[in-house]
Amino acid sequence: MQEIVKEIRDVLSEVKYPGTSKSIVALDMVQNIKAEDGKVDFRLVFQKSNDPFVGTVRKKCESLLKEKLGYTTVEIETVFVHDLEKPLALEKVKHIVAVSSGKGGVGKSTVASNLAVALAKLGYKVGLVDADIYGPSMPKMFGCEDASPYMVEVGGKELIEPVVKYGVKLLSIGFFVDPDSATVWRGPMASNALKQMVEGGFWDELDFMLIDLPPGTSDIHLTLVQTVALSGAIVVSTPQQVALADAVKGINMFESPGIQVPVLGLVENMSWFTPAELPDNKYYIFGKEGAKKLADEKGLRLLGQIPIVQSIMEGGENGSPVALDEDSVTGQAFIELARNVAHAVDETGETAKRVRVTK
Ligand SMILES: Nc1ncnc2c1ncn2[C@@H]1O[C@H](COP(=O)(O)OP(=O)(O)OP(=O)(O)O)[C@@H](O)[C@H]1O
Repeated sequence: MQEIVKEIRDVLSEVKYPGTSKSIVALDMVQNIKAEDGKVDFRLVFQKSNDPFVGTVRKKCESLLKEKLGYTTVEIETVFVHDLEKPLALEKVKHIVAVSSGKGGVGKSTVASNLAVALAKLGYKVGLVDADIYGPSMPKMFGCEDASPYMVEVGGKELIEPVVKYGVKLLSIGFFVDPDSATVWRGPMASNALKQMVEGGFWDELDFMLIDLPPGTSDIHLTLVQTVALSGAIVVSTPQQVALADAVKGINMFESPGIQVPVLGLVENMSWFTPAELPDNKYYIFGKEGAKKLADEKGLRLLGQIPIVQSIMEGGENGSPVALDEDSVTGQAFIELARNVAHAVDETGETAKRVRVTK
């Protein structure tokens, strides 16, 4: 049977997902292959129910299997990731929080890494999952690029031992794949990678698991967001209009009827610039309080305002997040953010409970 399945997979490898050079097999879209008496059936996993290529891909698979392997009946079950996946919840993890941004380069990973360290400083047990498939930066930000997590056996299961640094348990896609090849990942593969890190990591007890999502609001985000049972999401933005417009897309995605992940609040990054030699001067180079105004408009919390400071950038570059120094002004900004996030999660959890009780 295994050989037959391999033969079928080989033939299906010739089917490329339209618009990419990747085969549907490499994209992990082909599952549950069974073949018997001239009949083959398998499952084709698409990322979203309105994928315009469902018909084309199905037809191509059918004709190739008939033509090349002589099957008379080809039955294909078409499924969509969101119908397939039950969001993962971990028994010993109290809260899973996504850190997102509508736009790239606004400092999402900087905020996620410093928030993780600041939460740990406040005494919480913290895990951080770097799911930024376009550019996993956590290994660098935590100064552990050379780490390669190993497997441990826990209760008869093989689990991945996260790297522990600065009191934070960390797993990053960057530990497992060459970042250059990660850019072509699509829905099912990306969600499998996230699933493996979340479900296959030896996290043990955590108060917070933070997930650093890739920037943007593409289909991949929908898939990732639906893979894990999130307590809430944080949206990071700079104060400029262009960034805020994308932040709105992020908020809308989380709040959409199919997703319904509570937005815990906004983080305004790069709120102002303060030169080291003039610590009391604030220069609003990206505009003043843009994210604060957006938060007010949307009825959301502003969880924190993080200034542009050279040390924040340097901390990211040299693997030593500024939040490690609680006494610095920047460290304080992240501690304040961490307090607000913890409070927001508690409050949101309480609201959810109240809603459930009254139903
Ligand atoms: N508050 C800040 N002060 C100074 N530099 C910052 C600040 N926030 C982020 N940076 C710098 O800006 C750059 C982009 O930040 P970061 O990688 O965190 O952004 P991102 O939104 O995660 O990007 P990506 O689109 O790659 O996911 C980095 O060099 C980082 O060090």
